[in-house]
Amino acid sequence: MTPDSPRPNPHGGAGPSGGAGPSGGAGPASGWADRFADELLRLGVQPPRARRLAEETTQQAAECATAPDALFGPAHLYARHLITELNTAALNPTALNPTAFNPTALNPAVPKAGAGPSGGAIDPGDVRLRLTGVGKRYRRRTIFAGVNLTVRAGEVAAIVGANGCGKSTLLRICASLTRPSSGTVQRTRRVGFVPQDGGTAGWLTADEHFTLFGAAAGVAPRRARSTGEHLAGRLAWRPSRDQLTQHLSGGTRQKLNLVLGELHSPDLLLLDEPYQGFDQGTYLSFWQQILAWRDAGKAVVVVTHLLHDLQHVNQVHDLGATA
Ligand SMILES: Nc1ncnc2c1ncn2[C@@H]1O[C@H](COP(=O)(O)OP(=O)(O)OP(=O)(O)O)[C@@H](O)[C@H]1O
Repeated sequence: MTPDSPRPNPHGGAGPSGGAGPSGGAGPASGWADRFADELLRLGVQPPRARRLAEETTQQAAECATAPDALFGPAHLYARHLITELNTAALNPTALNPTAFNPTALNPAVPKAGAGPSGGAIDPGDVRLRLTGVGKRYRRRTIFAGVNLTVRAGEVAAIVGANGCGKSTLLRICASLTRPSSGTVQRTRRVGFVPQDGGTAGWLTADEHFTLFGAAAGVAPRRARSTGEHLAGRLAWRPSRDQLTQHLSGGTRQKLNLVLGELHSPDLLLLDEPYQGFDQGTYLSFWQQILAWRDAGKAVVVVTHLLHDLQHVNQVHDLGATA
């Protein structure tokens, strides 16, 4: 599913007739979504938009395999927080997108501080990411096991392997977005994560993304916009002020994703094949950018299928060869 396609209701069924409730199903997620939509309505958001925001939010939680209340907190408080933040950012309230305030959910450019459930934050020294004996199972199926990986400041690591061997899953574990079944994850606190696809909201402009992701990372709106525009320029892209993301080409949306991943100046960048749709020139700029990050002392982990990328990297982890 693309980020711009209508989001299916993760719980099935239509909303209660006449109300904003996005789900007709029972269960904690649908209850959260209904409470969230109700509070948005109470705060003056139009019913169709409230319904869509609630669907989007619960869908993002489902994609993170997390209950909405675990990801966003109590529904009514999150709705109020959203409205307050939007007013602070002086944005057009018709462009509301709740998940933009939770980068972990929309484009997890700022995953929660510290490490995954089984690890801890790394601070001193130059190690930015350390995986020790990390494994992942879905039910009885082992996807991978025994992954050891250390990435230091100024290094680029590539994760390679056949389709379905778990590269994206491993990257999500590095970002603390997926829980490992075994092993420990330690990483620096400032992490930028660029997903393979998704991660942007179709009804926001690029500038609005910069402002909202900046707000989530504590960057003032004007600075976030100028930083975003500067980073976009390095990918040969000049964002238009009023063009909605849903009207951008796939490659340009990926540029936006990359910019959002770097907006808060992370120490560790986790990139999941972020170049899909790039033309040749942009692809070369992308790799130049990775080398510039490396030379600036950042650590980079990139999932790739393209073996000629590997000439640029310091280490290659073949996930197909793990376990
Ligand atoms: N939430 C989930 N529940 C069950 N299985 C899952 C889940 N997420 C991923 N998988 C399975 O785990 C395996 C690894 O998926 P993943 O997307 O990490 O692979 P990948 O190496 O990145 O694939 P590709 O190269 O095609 O992008 C796949 O078989 C996938 O179906």
